[in-house]
Amino acid sequence: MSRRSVQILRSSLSRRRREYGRLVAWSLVQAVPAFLSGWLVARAVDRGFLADRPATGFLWLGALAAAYVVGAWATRHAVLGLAALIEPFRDELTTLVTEGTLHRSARLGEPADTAGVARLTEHVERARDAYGAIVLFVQGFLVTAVGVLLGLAGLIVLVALVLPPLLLGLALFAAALRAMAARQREVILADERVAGTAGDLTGGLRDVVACGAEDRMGAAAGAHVDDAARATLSLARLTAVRTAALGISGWVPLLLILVAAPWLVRNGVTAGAILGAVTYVSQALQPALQGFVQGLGSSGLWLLVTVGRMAEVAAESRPGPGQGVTASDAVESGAAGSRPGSARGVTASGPGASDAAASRPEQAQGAAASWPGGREAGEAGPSVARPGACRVEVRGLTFAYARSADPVLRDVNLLLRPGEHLAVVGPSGAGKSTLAALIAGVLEPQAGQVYLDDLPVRALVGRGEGLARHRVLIPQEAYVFAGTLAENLTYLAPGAPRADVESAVRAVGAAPLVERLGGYDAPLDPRRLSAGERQLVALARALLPAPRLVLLDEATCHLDPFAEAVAEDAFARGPGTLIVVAHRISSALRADRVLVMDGTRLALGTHEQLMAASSLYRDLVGHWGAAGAAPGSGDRPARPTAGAMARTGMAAALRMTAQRISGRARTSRKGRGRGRLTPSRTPGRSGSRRSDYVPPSSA
Ligand SMILES: Nc1ncnc2c1ncn2[C@@H]1O[C@H](COP(=O)(O)OP(=O)(O)OP(=O)(O)O)[C@@H](O)[C@H]1O
Repeated sequence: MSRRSVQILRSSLSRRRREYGRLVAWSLVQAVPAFLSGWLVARAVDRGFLADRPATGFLWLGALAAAYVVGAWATRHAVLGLAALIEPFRDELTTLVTEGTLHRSARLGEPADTAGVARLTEHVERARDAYGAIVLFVQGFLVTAVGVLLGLAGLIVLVALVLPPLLLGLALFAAALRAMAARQREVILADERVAGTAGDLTGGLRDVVACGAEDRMGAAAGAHVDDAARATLSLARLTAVRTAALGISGWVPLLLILVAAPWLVRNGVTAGAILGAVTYVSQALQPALQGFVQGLGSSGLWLLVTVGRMAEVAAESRPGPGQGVTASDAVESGAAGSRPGSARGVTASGPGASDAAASRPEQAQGAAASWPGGREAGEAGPSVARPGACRVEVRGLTFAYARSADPVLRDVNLLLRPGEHLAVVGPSGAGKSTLAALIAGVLEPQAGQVYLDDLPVRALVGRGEGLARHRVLIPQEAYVFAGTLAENLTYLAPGAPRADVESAVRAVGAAPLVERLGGYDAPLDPRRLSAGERQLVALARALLPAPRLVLLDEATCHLDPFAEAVAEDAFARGPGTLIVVAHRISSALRADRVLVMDGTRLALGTHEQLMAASSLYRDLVGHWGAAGAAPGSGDRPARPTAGAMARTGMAAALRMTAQRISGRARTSRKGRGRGRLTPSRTPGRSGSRRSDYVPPSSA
């Protein structure tokens, strides 16, 4: 960090050698009073006042006053010359942080973060001032120290009294400087965390209260504040070293001169020379030293750390190498080498995709409501790349909930093209929700990365603002808070026009609910909504920001099959890529492709491919009781209409209910959701799942 800052400072100086040379020249003139002060005082005392010639003494003192006038004149020019150094430095820093911030906004596809630029340029102003102060202090100290030592050079014994403690103090200061820089950085980072947490808490106060998480969030924020306090205390402790260094180098020489005075006098050193040495140390060396130690120890450290941090943030904001993704990257799951053929279903021109497009003409006939953005139903089928959708790439993803636990996912690779509709199925506990949370960036993988287009999803999540325009994850338990229905619906798209809200509500089939609740401005009591009604509110809300990626993690499990078909279809017709953790066969049938998860083993393909190649998928379909999906039939069934899908789902649900009553089917271990038909893992079946993947030949 500090190396980078030093580089920036040094390169800024080296680009302006001429200006710097001029500043040094003025500093030399500025040091004239320091250089002459002790000598002139010695003359005034020895040849004037102690020789009973006060007029001569005053003359020497007059010469000292003239030296100070010259010094003041030189100081004026030095300060003016300083502007030529620090203003370009300010411009360079401003460019660095502005480019970094705008790059970041551009990468995230968001409007320029002008507030961020304003915040950073405020730091730049402070950095400019600190830089100026340091150049002056360091410069001033060096010139003064050399001047004083030259002035004392006439009496080598006095140099011997001043130089050792001066060097000792400076060495102590230099030794503490590195540790102080580290502490200063901790303070700055801790302050950043406190500010970030405060911002997050303020923005999400309603959610915190709604979830009853006040204590937890308070504790989290408190921990950051404690960290900041600890870092500040630790820095303050090191500041004591700085004070000690100042004492040793500035005051010990003075004490030594006073203590040695009788011995000096006995050895022929005049009283004027001793007074001159005291003047050198107290009037020239000490103030210069104080400026140097304090300037470098506070402004200097702040500057080093802040400039380093600015450079870091600017570097983070630029696209890193390897973040670009090529369309030719293969879709694979599980063991990458063993499933080359699965890549064939990835691109729009791949067989899987074109099959899907050809065999599902009815999809456009789904629900009749129009998309909030104005697009009519059926304008874009799922196999057509959509401009508002993002490509999703999962690269080498490995995740375990604890360091010691077995990974839920291991080295998972997956590529979805923009606008694709993927259903994720698998037994309970297979990791479907975990995968959804990882793709949404809610969980951080131990290895690998998820990219939405070329952006790591975690970078988007870290950003916070505008996240809903990139991706929305709707979990099974819908979040509805006390407020009006309109507030709930526009939660992810504040200020959305009423027409869009109505359109979203119609699209997911929530219009009757709105009517029953008394309209958009009626107050909403979450406790008086059924689980399915809460899901409808959450679904309509998720449509409004028109996200580039929608993840429905059993977000329709409390809806009946017909309502589920309508809601899911609304998302399938939306602008974004769609990932649905499915809990009914109808969901899987609506998707372009299906991902079958079985622990760390995955299989990916179209419904037909999986029916042919995956015994686990066949098991699941058997459990789901999909009357319309004949296992093993070579022809892909025509994509059902919403009505047909609903009937299929309803038939499946009825069938499963009958099975459940007869005790043959199991609901999930979590037992969640009406009609939730995900089977539990059963030892009897798992043996056959080892070979469950789509072989190249079947893709
Ligand atoms: N917060 C957690 N801490 C520890 N383990 C967890 C956590 N959440 C899930 N797991 C475990 O991770 C594995 C995958 O869980 P996950 O919820 O992703 O499965 P799933 O396929 O979505 O299951 P279901 O269909 O029942 O929702 C399971 O073994 C589960 O017990």
